[in-house]
Order: sequence, then C-alpha cells, then structure tokens
Amino acid sequence: MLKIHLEEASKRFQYEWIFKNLNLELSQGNSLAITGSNGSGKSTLLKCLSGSIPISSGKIDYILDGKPISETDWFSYLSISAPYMEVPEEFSLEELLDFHFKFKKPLDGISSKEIIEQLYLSQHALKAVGQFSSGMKQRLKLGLALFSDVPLILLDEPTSNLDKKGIDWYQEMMREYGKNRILVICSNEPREYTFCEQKITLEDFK
Ligand SMILES: Nc1ncnc2c1ncn2[C@@H]1O[C@H](COP(=O)(O)OP(=O)(O)OP(=O)(O)O)[C@@H](O)[C@H]1O
Repeated sequence: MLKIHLEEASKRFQYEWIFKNLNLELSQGNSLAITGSNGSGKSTLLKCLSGSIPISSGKIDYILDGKPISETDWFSYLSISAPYMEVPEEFSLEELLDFHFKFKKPLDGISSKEIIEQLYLSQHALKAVGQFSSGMKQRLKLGLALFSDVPLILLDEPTSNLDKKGIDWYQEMMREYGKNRILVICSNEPREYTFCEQKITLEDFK
C-alpha cells in the first residue's frame, strides 16, 4: 500500500511563492483534484509530487508498506499524463506500446492488442504516432498512464483535445482503472474530477 504524505510543502520560483504550507495525506483508493486559476501552480504542484522538480521547503514522502521510498525511486511507482509531456512521434502505436512496456509492467498482464482496442485505436496500430490527431494522442497518453501497473496516477488536464465520446471514455476508464490507486487530477473542468473525494484550490495556499 502506497501513501504520500506532504508536510508544510512549499514551492517558490525566485521570489514568487507558488504554494505554501500544504499538508496532505493520500493513500491508495484516494483521489485528489488540484484546482486553481491559470498560472496558480497546478502543474508545478504535480511536478513536485512526481519528484521531477524539488519543493523549496517542507516535506514530501512516499511510504510503501510503512517504509519510506527514496526520491530517486519515486518514478517507478507513478505514471503521468500531461500536455507538456511528449510521446516519441517516430514510433508506430504498436512500437510505442512495446517500448513503453519494456520500462513499466502493464496492468494485469493486459496485451498491447487489448490496450489498443481499449483506446479505440485498432485501425491505427501501424500508424506513426506523429500522424495521430490531438485527440488520438491524448487517449494514447492517458492509456499509457492508466495501463501501467503503478499505484500513483498523475493527470494534468486529462480531457484536453477530447470530444464528447472521448470525455465519456475518460470517465469510464477512470471508473474501471482508477480503483485502488492514488489519483491526482489537475483541472478546472469539473467533468474531469467529479469522482475525486478530495479537492484543493491553490489560491488557498498562497
Ligand atoms: N521553471 C519555472 N521558473 C519560473 N517560474 C515558473 C516555472 N514554471 C512555472 N513557473 C511559474 O509558476 C506559476 C504557476 O505555473 P503552473 O504552470 O504551475 O500553473 P497552472 O496552474 O498549471 O496553470 P494553467 O492552468 O495555465 O496550466 C506561473 O506563474 C509560472 O509562470
């Protein structure tokens, strides 16, 4: 069981405080929505939570079955989908899945073929990812995150570029594959996080 514990976590860039004195406790089965206006610091907090950038003061701990995990190993417990994260465009969809799942175990031994079907991309299995539409790429990024066998899923603006069918698909995927994980969703669209039982607004931590 993974737990994430934030104690007085604070981040600033130069003289600008992005968030201050954030205290949070998240365990598998919990979901958190991070909301706030444009530029309030949602993506920055997500990056701090993933360990890709450091906080300026306070503490973030990952605890697995009661034992702290070194920050250098956090990446192996999480997957991220975010607008600023690119996928290698030269690969075909099949090649990209093979490549990705060399580093991260797929959920419940699910095959690449089944994943492609779940992403409703079966007709595009051999197409280069660089030729995908923005909505297809978004489904792919969400699929890479959700079908990785990790306890922590970090999503930034998960339905950007998705049409109505894609948004319904996202909500269904979260119901099906979000269970028993820690879900953290950065968003200003209630449809992306209505299922989250915890919500913070970054303006409350300035
Ligand atoms: N590397 C950086 N160096 C300096 N300032 C930064 C850096 N990254 C982000 N910022 C600043 O931190 C603030 C928060 O940015 P962030 O991208 O986290 O906001 P956001 O809430 O995700 O915004 P949006 O809703 O527009 O995506 C902004 O003022 C931004 O300019």
